[in-house]
Amino acid sequence: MKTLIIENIDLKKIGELKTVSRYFCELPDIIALGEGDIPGNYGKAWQSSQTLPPNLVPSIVQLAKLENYEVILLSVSTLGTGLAGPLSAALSAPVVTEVTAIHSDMVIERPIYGGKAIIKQKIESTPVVLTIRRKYFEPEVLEGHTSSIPLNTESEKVQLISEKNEQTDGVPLEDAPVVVSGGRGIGNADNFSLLQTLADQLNGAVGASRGAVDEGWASPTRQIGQTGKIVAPSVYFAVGVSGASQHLAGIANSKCVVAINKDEEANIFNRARFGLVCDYQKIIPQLTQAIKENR
Ligand SMILES: Cc1cc2nc3c(=O)[nH]c(=O)nc-3n(C[C@H](O)[C@H](O)[C@H](O)COP(=O)(O)OP(=O)(O)OC[C@H]3O[C@@H](n4cnc5c(N)ncnc54)[C@H](O)[C@@H]3O)c2cc1C
Repeated sequence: MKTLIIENIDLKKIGELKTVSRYFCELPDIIALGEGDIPGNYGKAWQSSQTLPPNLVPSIVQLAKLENYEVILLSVSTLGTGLAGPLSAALSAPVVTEVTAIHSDMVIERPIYGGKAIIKQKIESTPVVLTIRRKYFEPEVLEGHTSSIPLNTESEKVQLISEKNEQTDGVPLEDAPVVVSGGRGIGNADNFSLLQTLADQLNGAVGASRGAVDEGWASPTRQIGQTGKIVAPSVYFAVGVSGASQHLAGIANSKCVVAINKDEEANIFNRARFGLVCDYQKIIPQLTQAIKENR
């Protein structure tokens, strides 16, 4: 099937979409956004420094019609989500969002009800627009580069006035191998420093539940869950987090969940591989010290 990847120039993001494209075709085409070489091999490649969805839509639609793409692949990201709806409308194509698995015969899986259930859907018509959840597909190792044709993006419906990058110390949350998350049970903003010390020992990042964010103890950029970030670390520590379904929706693909909660009935223990029923203030310093001594 004729497949088009649309993504920023980013090895991992493009690598994941390239893996997904293998379910549909041997060699996809790509529209790569941003500056720099396009990593990997493609049938045809277009490039644009424009990254704002409203300015990209008209030219992508024109190209998609001209090239008769059957599958358009995007990541679940600001860019992908911003493009998926307008492309679907303009191309009269169904859109399937948050895809987490693909089977033969165009059957895909995606979470529903905030991650409480997984639905299998069969795609019966093309073109189709798919947004793919990050970290569910092993990124293909991209070798070499493909030369590109400039994508003609004349219309400037939206202008970027300024950009403020999120300030993160250390590893970005989404890429961290270990995430230590705090919930309302942490009690106050200062106590998050205990979690930061543990995360630092493990080369990890600190996340938060919405409970903690609503209290003003953690930045909204740290929120994990249905309305926050989706993470999939090797180890996820949920500290003073009750385990509401909206929080669990953000950690569904985490490999090992360690829950620390003083309430043995807390729902987080249903998701955890390891659970500690105790006051986190007693265990976190000890755990941090033990890791320090055993490094
Ligand atoms: C539309 C919608 C979207 C939402 N999106 C999100 C989302 O993206 N992410 C998210 O997280 N939530 C989200 N929520 C909110 C969610 O429903 C919960 O309210 C929230 O996750 C609760 O946060 P919490 O677990 O930190 O707090 P609580 O539910 O108050 O739990 C605190 C936990 O800390 C434990 N505790 C207390 N003291 C200690 C201690 N000293 N040591 C150890 N444990 C202790 C308690 O036993 C309790 O289990 C959403 C809700 C809605 C309606």
